[in-house]
Amino acid sequence: MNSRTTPSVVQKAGRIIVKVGSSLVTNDGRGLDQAAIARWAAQIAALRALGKQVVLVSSGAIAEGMLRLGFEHRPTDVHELQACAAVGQMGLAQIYETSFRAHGIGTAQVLLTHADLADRERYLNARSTLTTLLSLGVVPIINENDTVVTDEIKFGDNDTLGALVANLIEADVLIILTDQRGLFSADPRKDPAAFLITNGIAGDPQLEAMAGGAGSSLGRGGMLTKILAARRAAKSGAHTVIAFGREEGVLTRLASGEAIGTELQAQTGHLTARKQWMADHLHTLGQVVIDAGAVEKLSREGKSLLPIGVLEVRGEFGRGAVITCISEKGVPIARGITNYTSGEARRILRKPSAEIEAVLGFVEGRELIHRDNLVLL
Ligand SMILES: Nc1ncnc2c1ncn2[C@@H]1O[C@H](COP(=O)(O)OP(=O)(O)O)[C@@H](O)[C@H]1O
Ligand SMILES: N[C@@H](CCC(=O)OP(=O)(O)O)C(=O)O
Repeated sequence: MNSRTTPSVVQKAGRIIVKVGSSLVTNDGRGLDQAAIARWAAQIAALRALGKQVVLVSSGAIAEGMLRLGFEHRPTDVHELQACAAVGQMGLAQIYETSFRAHGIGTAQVLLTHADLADRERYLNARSTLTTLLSLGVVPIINENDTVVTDEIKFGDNDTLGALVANLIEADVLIILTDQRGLFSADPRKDPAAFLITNGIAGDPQLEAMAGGAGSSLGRGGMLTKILAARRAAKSGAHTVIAFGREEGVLTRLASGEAIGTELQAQTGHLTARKQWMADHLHTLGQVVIDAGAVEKLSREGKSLLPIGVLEVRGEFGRGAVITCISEKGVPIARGITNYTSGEARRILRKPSAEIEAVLGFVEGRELIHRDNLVLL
């Protein structure tokens, strides 16, 4: 497992999630590490100049809030923790905005909870907002919305949050920057003989056995949540790299193909992962009956399904639901993720896409189902 066999996944990536842990961001709890943050901002600016889109998931709100409020130890009271997070988050937002501004790049604060990603409508909204921010050239800075969450509904650690964001926007790579050079064969703080694992397969149970808990009282997750995050990220086809955040030029060097830290490869590509997910939906909530022309476009030409080819909408479904496309004779043709609810689809069926806005007052896409979200049966 110790030699890298594939070219760098970061080099090839178009969309990257960078996650930075609390101990890195707050200089081991001594306060926001302005110099380190400025270095990451400069490197992310360089990645952007290479045409890559970057989302930053940053921890450190609680650690910074503790410092600002004078707590010497991490409070156990949940409301005190939430107060720390609220205070510390101001510091994070301020320092990221200033650091990226130095490179002419705008930032956006996005605070997410588990409920936001569990609810289909909010999930889609979060996805659209993030992709819009990226297309506007902004770097979204994401953290958990600690002030409103309780234990049962927490992500709890930002490694998991980073993976879910990778799934949400189908990132190519999740880079987890931490206070170790990567995954070691055992916790290097406890075992001096531990050696660095340079590459592996995301989801390999052997990796989980090597990873222990958090090394300091600042971090929540430890190495295990990073390994589990890699497994989760791989579900949507994202690879994971775990590396030391203070390594000079870590992000730009990774982007130039250098082997740094631990690279955990996803076994499935984006499209395969999404199609597998759709294929797993045996019971779809709705069906659309499509005309012979649409059957031809989908099955022979690999095109998207446009509203004009839809004859009838059956069942009730929301935006983002997986629905089945059937022919007039009732033969299942394809399954895919709909851009419109059943009610909206009924209003736009048989209409040219140019009329969607006039009918609905908005456009979610010119297709009812985009070809990337369609799997033939
Ligand atoms: N097998 C391992 N390899 C590397 N680090 C490990 C391993 N097992 C446990 N750890 C611990 O995980 C810590 C990193 O996790 P954590 O403290 O949560 O950092 P972060 O704040 O970056 O998320 C390391 O400092 C290390 O002590
Ligand atoms: N939302 C919390 C993050 C907690 C957390 O996951 O920390 P870490 O293990 O350092 O990434 C905060 O900003 O303090």
